[in-house]
Amino acid sequence: MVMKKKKKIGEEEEKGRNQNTELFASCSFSSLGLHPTLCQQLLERMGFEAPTLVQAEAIPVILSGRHVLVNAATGTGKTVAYLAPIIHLLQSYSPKIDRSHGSFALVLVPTRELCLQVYEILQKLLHRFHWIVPGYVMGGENRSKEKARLRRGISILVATPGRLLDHLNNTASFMHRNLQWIIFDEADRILELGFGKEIEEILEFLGSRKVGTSGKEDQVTYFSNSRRQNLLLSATLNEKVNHLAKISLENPVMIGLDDKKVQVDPSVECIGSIQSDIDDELEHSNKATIVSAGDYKLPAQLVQQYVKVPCGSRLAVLLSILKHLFERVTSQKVVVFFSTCDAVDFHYYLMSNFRRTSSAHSETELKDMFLRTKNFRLHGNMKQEDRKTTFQAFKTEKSALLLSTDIAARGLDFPKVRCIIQYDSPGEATEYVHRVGRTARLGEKGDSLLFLQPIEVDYLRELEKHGVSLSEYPILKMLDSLTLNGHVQGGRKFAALELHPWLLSLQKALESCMAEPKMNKLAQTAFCSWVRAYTAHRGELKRIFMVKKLHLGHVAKSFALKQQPSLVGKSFQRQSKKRKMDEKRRGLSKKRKVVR
Ligand SMILES: Nc1ncnc2c1ncn2[C@@H]1O[C@H](COP(=O)(O)OP(=O)(O)OP(=O)(O)O)[C@@H](O)[C@H]1O
Repeated sequence: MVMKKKKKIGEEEEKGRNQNTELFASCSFSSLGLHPTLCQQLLERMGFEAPTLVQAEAIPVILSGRHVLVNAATGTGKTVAYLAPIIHLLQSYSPKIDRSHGSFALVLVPTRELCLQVYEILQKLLHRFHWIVPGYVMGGENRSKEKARLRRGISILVATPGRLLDHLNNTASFMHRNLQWIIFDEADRILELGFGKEIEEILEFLGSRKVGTSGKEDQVTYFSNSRRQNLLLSATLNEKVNHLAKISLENPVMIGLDDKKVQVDPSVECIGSIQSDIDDELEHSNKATIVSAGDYKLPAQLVQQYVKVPCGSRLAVLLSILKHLFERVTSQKVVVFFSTCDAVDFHYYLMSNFRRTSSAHSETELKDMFLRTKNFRLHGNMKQEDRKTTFQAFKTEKSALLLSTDIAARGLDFPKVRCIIQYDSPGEATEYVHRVGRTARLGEKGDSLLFLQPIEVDYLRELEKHGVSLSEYPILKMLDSLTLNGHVQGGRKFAALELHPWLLSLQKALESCMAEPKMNKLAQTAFCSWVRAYTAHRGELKRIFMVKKLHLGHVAKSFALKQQPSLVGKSFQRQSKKRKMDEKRRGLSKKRKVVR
């Protein structure tokens, strides 16, 4: 027995060692050529002893001045991979740069939260380089204050695209003629959010600005535009990223692309096994192509599961799983993804007020069913201040639940998130990858769970096309283990999941909460948005997520409503009636055509 245990511990240690060698390089930050003070900051303020593999590959290349495209799995340390070499180079300039020289580096990010996150890392890294000033501009912030900060000068500026373009057009005192680096972090997301046009305008604006035309001839000009170095980082590659790479990178070095992802012509120079120089690739797509389908990079230690739940039991199953998770491990963080802001608001309010508003059960029964944890919510319709507070609070909490839209899916680094639940399906497989990427970061353990209705299980095949395969979560076994009034619920076999006594009991308690007007209103609004979002699945996915296969009464039940809200019901029914009539008409005309 003892031998067995020792063997197991030995195996785990071995596994841990292997994982470390897969993630971390065997060199030091200083051996990559970084300044000793910067290495000290990385160690003392960030706790980084050695570079990750992607950092070890990217830092020397960025130091050499080449344009770079980095494609690496989520949570592998891409942020420091580009910030560290830029800081190293900036601190070495002589004479020393100061804020009057304006911006030298521009980091473009898709969301406000990511903007703050990168800014915070910058602040830590620049602690001992006080002459290099970090700053940010982003949507939702006070423009005049930002203008004032830009006027004083920001050496490394982090920005969301829309607000940056606004300042480029309207803030005359924004000095960027010394700009040497443009970095696109989470490039695919920037483009997916529809910022493609802004990005092209930004590039054009910055590229066309001539050196020394500002009239302030006494100011030092460090670089001409020809010295600019652009860096593009993305955990997933697709055609849009390829296009951005084409228009923004010159002669780039590709980092983190393996043979599967890039088909390179043998005549193209390659550096090492995963670092391929694909000079011609972006110019001549016949020589090398980024393969958009194929395997996505996911952390090897991530445990991915799906749970098949009939629509009407979704809410009760979600709450049961959360309760189980937080009871099994009391101190942990979990993120649940929803498709709409309204759904986040409803579930947040429900989970925060469940015990107070339910009247159908005794106090002890409710105590059994209640989820005891700190809840947070995050979505794009919240006030900027609330978004900031939630973001910071969830970061520092040891045990908490975050309900969020896809706003939290990209780039955000919440430490110690143990589990990701995708309650509403992500749609595109890339989105799946980014959502699950919020856990299992840098070698840590992590679980992910995808909710699917029986009518949606074909989505698993869609994920498999990208090399993502999921195992089934043992939902019945879990429900059987839950206790109500001191009794374990399992033992009997049930014809269907939805007849499980625990779920029936919980559903009844949830529905009784709907007597409270605010809760009821939130549920109805969330129901409407959910149906709208379901109809918005794109292209191929419409085949899997088919609105006409939905039973709206069951959808209503998943919002604890006994009936589907009449208003939407009617308009939705009108729409689907119209669609059916259209289809019938089209069908008839087709038939007529065939007959002719
Ligand atoms: N060299 C290192 N040693 C230890 N921890 C590190 C190191 N580099 C980065 N980290 C930590 O790893 C985590 C992931 O880093 P980061 O957010 O930069 O990853 P990413 O690749 O940008 O992820 P995503 O694709 O999700 O944006 C962070 O918590 C960061 O502090």
